[in-house]
Amino acid sequence: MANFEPTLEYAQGQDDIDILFSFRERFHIPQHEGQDCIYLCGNSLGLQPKSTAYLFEKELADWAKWGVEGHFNAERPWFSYHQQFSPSLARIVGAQKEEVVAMNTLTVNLHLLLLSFYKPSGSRYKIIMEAGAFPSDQYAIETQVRMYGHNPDDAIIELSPREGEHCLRDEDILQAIEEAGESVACVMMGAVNYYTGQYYDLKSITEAAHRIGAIAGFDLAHAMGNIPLQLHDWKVDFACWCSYKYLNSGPGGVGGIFVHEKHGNNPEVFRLAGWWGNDESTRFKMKKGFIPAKGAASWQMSNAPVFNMVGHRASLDIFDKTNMRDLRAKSKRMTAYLEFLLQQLNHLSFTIITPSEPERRGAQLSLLFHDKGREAFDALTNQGVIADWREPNVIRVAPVPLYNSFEDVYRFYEVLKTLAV
Ligand SMILES: Cc1ncc(COP(=O)(O)O)c(C=O)c1O
Ligand SMILES: Nc1ccccc1C(=O)C[C@H](N)C(=O)O
Repeated sequence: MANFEPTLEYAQGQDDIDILFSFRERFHIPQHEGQDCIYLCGNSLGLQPKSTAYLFEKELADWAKWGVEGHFNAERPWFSYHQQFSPSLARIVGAQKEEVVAMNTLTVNLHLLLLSFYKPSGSRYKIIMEAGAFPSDQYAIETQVRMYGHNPDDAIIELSPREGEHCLRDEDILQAIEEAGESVACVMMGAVNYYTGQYYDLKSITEAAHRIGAIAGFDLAHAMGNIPLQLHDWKVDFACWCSYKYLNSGPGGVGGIFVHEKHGNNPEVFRLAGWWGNDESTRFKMKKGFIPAKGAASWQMSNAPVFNMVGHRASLDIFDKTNMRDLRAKSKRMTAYLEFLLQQLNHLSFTIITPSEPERRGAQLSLLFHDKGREAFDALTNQGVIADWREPNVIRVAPVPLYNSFEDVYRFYEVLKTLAV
């Protein structure tokens, strides 16, 4: 896009040829002074599908109509409510249906999976993770290693970028795994780092972990619905995610897990049990002795929180009408367009710390401000731009292919261009 003068016409032309453009209509866009906000925050909380309210009303009506009989007689019976999500989730993460289940929320799921897959024993007790992971992941891992009597300073190997760099190099990740070797029980990384927006190479990290005899697990919070994955083929051992970012399922919406079939169908793999993880055919026999259901579903404990899953249904219905390949193709073009526009600005003091290679990032760009970052963020907010601020000095901006337009990206650039801070 060199020697290209940014214009609104160009952005609108890109929207005209965008095969996904009509999906925008399916979402509520927050308003600012009577106009659509420039919403670039779908990496934190996705927008509400317009169908969500209708689906809620239907569920309430079924409860009113059926009472307890709704477990089996509701239009989407509550007894099996969780099962309807698996085909869509499996497509999004590249898994078999039985390898995924919608349940709980992210940090809870991370703990449950670590209980199954972080099994320190003898001199193999360490966990490798990226430095600067989202705090909840850091706390989870810190307390997991403490639970087994280890000191986090010793048991957690944090991977940091090289001096003067913001992101990890692939080769450094692989080398660190190899060097730590047999001391490592588990490699547990984000898939996309929440702060830098860097997307790690899950396949090669998984292979490296397996070469040293360790388990590989990932937190997909910022990758889910953002980047196409192939968890089954990459032989990832486990993963978990939340659904309120790119999956638009609403604040605190139900999360989910992936457990590779080689573990999911292995009764030797320990899992904390509850009745909903028990085989369906004996769940109501009221007998002693947990019999795990097939696959990831056996990690469930409680019956499905139906009202916290309605937004998930509304959103996955939309994902079912498209596919990750088309979403990713648009996403790459939009993020590259955003990057190009940002490079035209020289009155603001920031560096884009997200990798510039399209394969190493998703929809998000992180702007690290050297000066007046918070002022810039507040000024953006006052002009109807919704992005987010992450301490100490980053503004994250995420053009989401499902509902953002090239015009949104252009208008964001226009606001930034005239920003006086
Ligand atoms: C990478 C990452 N981990 C964990 C969380 C926390 O998720 P939850 O509140 O669902 O446990 C978030 C925020 O949603 C996140 O981005
Ligand atoms: N649930 C929230 C409630 C309040 C404020 C932020 C969140 C987020 O989810 C933040 C997100 N995990 C992030 O990547 O920063």
